[in-house]
Amino acid sequence: MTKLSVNVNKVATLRNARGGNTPDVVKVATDCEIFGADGITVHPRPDERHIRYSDVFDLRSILKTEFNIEGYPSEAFIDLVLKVKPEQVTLVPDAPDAITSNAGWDTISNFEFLSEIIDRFNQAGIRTSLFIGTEPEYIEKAAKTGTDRIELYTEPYAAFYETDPENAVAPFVSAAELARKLGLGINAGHDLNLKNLQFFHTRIPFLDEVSIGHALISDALYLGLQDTIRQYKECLK
Ligand SMILES: CC(=O)[C@@H](O)[C@H](O)COP(=O)(O)O
Ligand SMILES: NCC(=O)COP(=O)(O)O
Repeated sequence: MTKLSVNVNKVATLRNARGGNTPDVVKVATDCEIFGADGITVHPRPDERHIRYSDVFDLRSILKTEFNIEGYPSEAFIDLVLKVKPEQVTLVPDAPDAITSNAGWDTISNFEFLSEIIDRFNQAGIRTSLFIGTEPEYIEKAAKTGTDRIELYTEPYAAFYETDPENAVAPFVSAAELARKLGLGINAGHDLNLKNLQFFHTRIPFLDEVSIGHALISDALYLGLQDTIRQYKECLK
């Protein structure tokens, strides 16, 4: 079964617009779980423009499903994750001023850096995942870092899906098959939505998890959160 982890960054963006606690990120995350989400993802950024470090602690204490914390492994981020002990940490090579994640790791140049950090998380019993593109050499090197999983960066798939779905998905199928052969678990995320998710899942049915935020929270404005989560889960059957 492919799990759906709902990324609640955008809920925090809306809350922060007014400085109060509406919408309440913790309540929305709890409701996502009640409505069928298999996990909750957050991506605290250094400027805390959406998820704050304090949200991460608040969420930890109430979540009943899998908690996935994504981010660039600065010392502050590593410290946060080791304190919170989520089920999974996803390392993302974001520059501090990145508007959103826009690339996967170069696991060859960053091999020692990543291996050392992954070892720290592994020793703490936290599952690790590396955000990565479809380049086979980066996936092969990722497997040697000791990471449990990779998360395929799906923005290029989403960008080309509407014009040429088969060619858009082809490098992801090859990358996923290679990762599976190397014994890695496979997650996917970024710009997945109700139009492109089912096709992606049909071609890579052995995905462990997708994390979806921007499109899912936007869909909820029209469909409501409960029906939105139901529809995303349908795409993963
Ligand atoms: C790693 C990834 O693709 C997502 O976490 C994405 O970066 C969401 O972050 P924002 O909500 O800040 O765009
Ligand atoms: N890891 C991807 C994620 O959490 C959400 O990305 P997006 O759906 O907001 O593009």
